[in-house]
Amino acid sequence: MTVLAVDAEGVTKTFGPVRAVDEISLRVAPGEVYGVLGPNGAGKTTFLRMLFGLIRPDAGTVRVFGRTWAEDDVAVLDGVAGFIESPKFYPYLTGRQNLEGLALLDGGVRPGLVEEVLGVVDLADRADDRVSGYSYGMRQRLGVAASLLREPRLLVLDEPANGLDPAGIRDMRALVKRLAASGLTVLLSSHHMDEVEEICDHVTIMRRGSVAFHGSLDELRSMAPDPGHALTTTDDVRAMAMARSTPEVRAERVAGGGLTVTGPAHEVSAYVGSLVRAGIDLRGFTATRTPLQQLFFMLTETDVDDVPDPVLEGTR
Ligand SMILES: Nc1ncnc2c1ncn2[C@@H]1O[C@H](COP(=O)(O)OP(=O)(O)OP(=O)(O)O)[C@@H](O)[C@H]1O
Repeated sequence: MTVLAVDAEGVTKTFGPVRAVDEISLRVAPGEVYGVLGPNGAGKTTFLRMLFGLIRPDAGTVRVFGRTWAEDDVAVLDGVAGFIESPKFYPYLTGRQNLEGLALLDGGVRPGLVEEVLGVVDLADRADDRVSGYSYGMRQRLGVAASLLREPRLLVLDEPANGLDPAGIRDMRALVKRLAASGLTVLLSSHHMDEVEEICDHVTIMRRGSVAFHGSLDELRSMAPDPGHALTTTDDVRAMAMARSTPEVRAERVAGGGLTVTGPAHEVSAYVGSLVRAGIDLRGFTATRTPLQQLFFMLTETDVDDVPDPVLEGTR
């Protein structure tokens, strides 16, 4: 039987009155890219801290490759690397010197590995520059390089793209995809649905410490609502009236002007076409949230009683 990379069962952690993590169970199979997604304060970092043994659960068990902190102590970390929040480096040393220092502290690494990991994270040509001159994105990638020095089987990344500019986000996502393609198991937290959608196979969506959704990205997509659009026209009143007589399309007036239009993509385009044919010109027509983003907000912001049953069914 294959040993799961992570097997968490009923994990709970309370800080005073706050239930940061409330009976979370999740399983990460070897080779998977697993996302833990949730808004700020959902409990993602607290959960990842427990994997690294930085804090202990009040209840439940976390197994990492079959090991637990209670039974195996620091041996849990064999084959595991990563960082919680942002990695820290000596700014006055170069990227390479920082990695060499870390390798030394770890009792040495195989020859050529420092060079290899610098190449993997695309920092080979900046390796001899001081870290003080690195962009935030380069520091994050150096953090991944430092983790790779341990030649892990499981890489744990806490919001690796947080605070990065669009180019940094692109580079970090490309890096995670490359690592995943090499067979590494990756567990990452994020509060961006698009990040998880782009790189993860499975996701747990957290909401105030609890699981709001568990499953594959395909399952999640199948539950997503219709896409929404912001529409402004030369005659919003008539556009609204025409939407009322189009059953598949739902429209709402927006304070300050315009409508929000929701419905299956082909029905929305047919509706927009009919507006134009009726002599109503479009001033603006843009997609608002993608269906998955919309679902994310429904799962994490709405009171559970307000979430339509088809959305919640998959989570029960
Ligand atoms: N050491 C602590 N002491 C007290 N409360 C804490 C502690 N760590 C986390 N919390 C609380 O637990 C809850 C979950 O926090 P956590 O940092 O795990 O969320 P998160 O999903 O990682 O959020 P973010 O995206 O902002 O990092 C929050 O209400 C937070 O204030």
